[in-house]
Amino acid sequence: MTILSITNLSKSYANTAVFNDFSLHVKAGEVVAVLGENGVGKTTLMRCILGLTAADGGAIKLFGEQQTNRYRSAALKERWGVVMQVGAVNGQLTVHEQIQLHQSYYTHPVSVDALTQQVPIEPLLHKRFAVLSGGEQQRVLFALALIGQPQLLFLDEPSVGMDLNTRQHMWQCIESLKTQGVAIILTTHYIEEAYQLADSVVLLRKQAPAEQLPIKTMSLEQLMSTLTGAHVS
Ligand SMILES: Nc1ncnc2c1ncn2[C@@H]1O[C@H](COP(=O)(O)OP(=O)(O)OP(=O)(O)O)[C@@H](O)[C@H]1O
Repeated sequence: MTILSITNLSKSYANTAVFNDFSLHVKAGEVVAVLGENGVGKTTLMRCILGLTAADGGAIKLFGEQQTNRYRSAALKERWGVVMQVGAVNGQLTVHEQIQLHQSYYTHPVSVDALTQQVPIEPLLHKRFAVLSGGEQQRVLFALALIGQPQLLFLDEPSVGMDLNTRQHMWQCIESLKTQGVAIILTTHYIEEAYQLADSVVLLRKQAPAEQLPIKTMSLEQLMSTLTGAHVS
């Protein structure tokens, strides 16, 4: 089942094109990594899909429904999870309060117990979000994105600041979501992360069309040298 279809999408800011004629199709259980150097348009792409930024042209279909404008229905939002930017969270709430708040957004949220089994945030529950370390905050943001049992998950640089163990735990969690049929779109600057998790890699480039790389037939070294040639950080 195709969860997301993007066809010939274009977006410019003040006459500067971010992407043009961009197409992407993501099926249930598929992980797609979107790579590219700083400022190439990875977050803008996510925002266009989520309806937070208006695209200039092209078509976006989510769960088979054509999106005709920026409005995304409540029913649709129930079906996706997003790792938000740190600034989008009220730092004065404890992690437990954040979870309760997010549970209230969904018809069928997971329990706190189920969530802490999925992501190791139990020791953080009674701390205020603002006092957590950067890596701990990322871990909580990842957990919050899973509360609604999403079928489509957007992860915008989810492992920034995470130590190796925490990152590897998140990778295992992503692998497990994938086997449950969750479609995942991931942006990252960690090439090993993309290589480990993704079924395909989309390389966004400045002033050149995006390229879909067949990573399952590439070695990590081949992927690195392709990306380095394209000046990816
Ligand atoms: N609201 C906006 N108004 C004008 N220009 C914008 C706006 N948002 C983003 N841009 C520009 O669009 C381009 C793409 O930005 P975007 O944040 O999507 O890049 P990115 O690939 O996610 O970067 P990074 O890897 O640094 O997170 C950048 O040149 C940025 O300055």
